[in-house]
Amino acid sequence: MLDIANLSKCFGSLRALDDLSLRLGDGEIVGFVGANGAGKSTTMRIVMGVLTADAGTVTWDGTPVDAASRRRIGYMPEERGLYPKMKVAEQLTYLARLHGATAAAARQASEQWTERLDIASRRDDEVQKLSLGNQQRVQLAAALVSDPDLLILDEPFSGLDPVAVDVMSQVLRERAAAGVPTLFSSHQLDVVQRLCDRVVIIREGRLVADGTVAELQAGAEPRWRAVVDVVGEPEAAVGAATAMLAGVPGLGATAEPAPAGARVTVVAGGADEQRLLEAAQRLGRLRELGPVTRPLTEIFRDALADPAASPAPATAQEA
Ligand SMILES: Nc1ncnc2c1ncn2[C@@H]1O[C@H](COP(=O)(O)OP(=O)(O)OP(=O)(O)O)[C@@H](O)[C@H]1O
Repeated sequence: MLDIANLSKCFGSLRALDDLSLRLGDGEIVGFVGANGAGKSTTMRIVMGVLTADAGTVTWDGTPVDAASRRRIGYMPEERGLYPKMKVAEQLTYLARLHGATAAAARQASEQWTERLDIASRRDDEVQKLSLGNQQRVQLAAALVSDPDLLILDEPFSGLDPVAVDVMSQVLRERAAAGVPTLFSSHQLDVVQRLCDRVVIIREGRLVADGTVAELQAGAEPRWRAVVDVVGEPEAAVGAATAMLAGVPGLGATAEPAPAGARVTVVAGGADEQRLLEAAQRLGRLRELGPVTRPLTEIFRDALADPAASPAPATAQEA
């Protein structure tokens, strides 16, 4: 387990990290989410020893992370780190050797990952001659060639086409199944939602939420949706629904023409759906009533954007 505990880091008067803690269990894929400047890269750089924390610790299986243990980590830095004039295969072989692989194993890993990430035909090209997306694939291969026990990836999906996103997601799932955990930052919330076992959200260097996708969804404000067939014009039906439910949080109503009049969809927030049910029955013929599951992208956006609207940290881990 990687245990990042109580990290704080200031750059001059700017507090980039403020008592930030998070853990990464064996085989877990954890998405690290936060607005630009929230502190994701700073956290990863501290784990990798590129920066020193003002306070806090980083341990792996109970031992402070040091230069030797970092050789077992596959790291993709935000600033990237390829040699532009070196050929793809040469570079990957060299990086695997730096992590302690034998010459034969390094060559084999270079071949394996260029194949897997669909850049085999570019093995003899200089990195600088590749498109940005293909350079990104080489960068991913660079994090994987040493067969690491832990992956720390700063925005690994940025710039990848959808096929490469799928391949990389599959690679991370396979590594996870073999017990290798991944911490990755991303602004691609749909990918985070699809891929992660757990999501850590930070804002201004502080933890906002830490939980599984299901926990984050369960912690969000409940919302309800009713669909009602009404006799009359759509606009009038929307007006009637809005008047009946005045004061209910998160109220929204839309209507479209239907054979017998209008079909109205009403969405309302709050813990109790009874008021929506009663209003729907008074309006017309109730066709559907049920909870609305908010997409994670919406939950993330609320947590990232509005400090007052964010829930208290929902922590899935023991204290
Ligand atoms: N070397 C540095 N010197 C001064 N300020 C820095 C330095 N590195 C980071 N910062 C500041 O620390 C804060 C956190 O930056 P960081 O790069 O960790 O954010 P991030 O969450 O990775 O953002 P992004 O999503 O844009 O990559 C920012 O305000 C940034 O300007």
